[in-house]
Amino acid sequence: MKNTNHQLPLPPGNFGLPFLGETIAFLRDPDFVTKRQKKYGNVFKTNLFGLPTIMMLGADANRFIFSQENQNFVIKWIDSALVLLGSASLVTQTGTTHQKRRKLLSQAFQPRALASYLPSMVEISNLYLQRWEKMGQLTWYPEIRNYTFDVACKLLVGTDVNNDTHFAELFEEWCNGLLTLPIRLPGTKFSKALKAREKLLAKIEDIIRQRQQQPSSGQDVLGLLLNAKDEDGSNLSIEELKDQLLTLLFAGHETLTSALTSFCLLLAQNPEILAAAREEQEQIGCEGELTSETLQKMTYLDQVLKEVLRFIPPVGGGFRSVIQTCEFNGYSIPQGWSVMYQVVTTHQDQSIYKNPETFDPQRFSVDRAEDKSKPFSYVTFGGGVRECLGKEFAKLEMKIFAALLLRGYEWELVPGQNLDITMIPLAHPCDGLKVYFRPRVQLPNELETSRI
Ligand code: HEM
Repeated sequence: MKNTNHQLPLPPGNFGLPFLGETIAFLRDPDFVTKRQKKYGNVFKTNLFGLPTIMMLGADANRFIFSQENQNFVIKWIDSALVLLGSASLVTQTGTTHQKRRKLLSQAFQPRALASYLPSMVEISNLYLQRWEKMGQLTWYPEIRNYTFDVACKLLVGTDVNNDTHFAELFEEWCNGLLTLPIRLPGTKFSKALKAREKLLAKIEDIIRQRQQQPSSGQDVLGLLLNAKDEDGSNLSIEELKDQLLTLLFAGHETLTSALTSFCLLLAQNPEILAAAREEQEQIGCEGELTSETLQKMTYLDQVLKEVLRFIPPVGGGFRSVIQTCEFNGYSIPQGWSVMYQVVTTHQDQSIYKNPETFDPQRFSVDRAEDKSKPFSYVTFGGGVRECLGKEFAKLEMKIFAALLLRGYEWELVPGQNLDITMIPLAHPCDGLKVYFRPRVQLPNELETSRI
């Protein structure tokens, strides 16, 4: 049957400058999408990273994109990220290869595996909290990045990187190349990132080979993946394992760094919510051990964390390539173009969230459950077959960090800093969140409550 979608009009919008399109405005202007949404509506065209792109905003658009994966759309990475992530990474794999690999990797994120990660998460969180207590004043974003990187290294590849600043530096260099033009000239961010990738892969290979000599050591993702077999009974090759681990290390800490920094910022700005979250910890018992059971009781903290991730989603959206011309809202979505779904605008939709610009964890209470009014209204972790693989790992780490912080510490924003949120590379306050940090002084009446 003839595809009549070609005859439909293209969405409104502007392609911007030749070659560059609107890429610079997209990267620099935090209101890029909302300005165009006001002008053109929920579907508009632009040109980003050298490709004609259609922005598709809102829950209906999310549903359309996520449910058409591999039919009308396929994952799209800009050229620099594609090369730096590697062709054997889950995030660049497509179709049945992606399906099979995802099934295999998901073994490391099952509830039993997650429960075994809990003690290390608690231990590393406590180490960092004590370190920050000694510092007294700190810029939290880079510190939280060290923390999440330590947790990722320990639980993904079984390595303690506490003293290995070189590994962390290489990682940063590699990350800096992800959103750049892929120019392989000496001194460019991309060339530096490529070199860093080679060194990181060599280091990861060393770790894998050591572990192959002593396969039973350690309860971590690498241990599980070395034993995991796909449907044909084959293990992952070393080459593939290296790309997969590099991806997990990246996905597993940059996003969490953003999420935890936002938690610290939003609770400092909303003292009544901080007090309510602390009250819940008091009732559960601040001295008690953190176990899967105690964590389950923290239902208000669940709401707070969910609201943090709605209010400042770490990932702004995702790109897909159009592999077959299709129709959305009466517009043609042409083959060969890119589309992008948007997390931030979805989470600011007034028809779903009451006063979306207000930080209000109660919107996720059982009674209100605002996100349940329409499917794909809450897309912090994406959706469909490419939904975040590490979602439960992320939620667990956030909850442990938040509970320990609430129980034992106080923090206050240093005046005069820029708290505006920049989305590059992922959402975080411009000045990195400077705070005064100290152990919590419990008031006598609080001590009484915690004893009950
Ligand atoms: C708050 C923390 C996190 C957020 C907000 C987040 C967000 C996302 C989003 C939005 C996607 C989908 C991207 C798309 O549609 O193109 C995604 C995919 C993914 N995430 Fe996460 N993520 C988080 C933490 C983690 C962690 C801790 C890990 C691993 C340890 C992880 C591993 C992955 C992987 C492997 C994918 C690709 C899945 C696939 O393509 O099948 N993420 N994440």
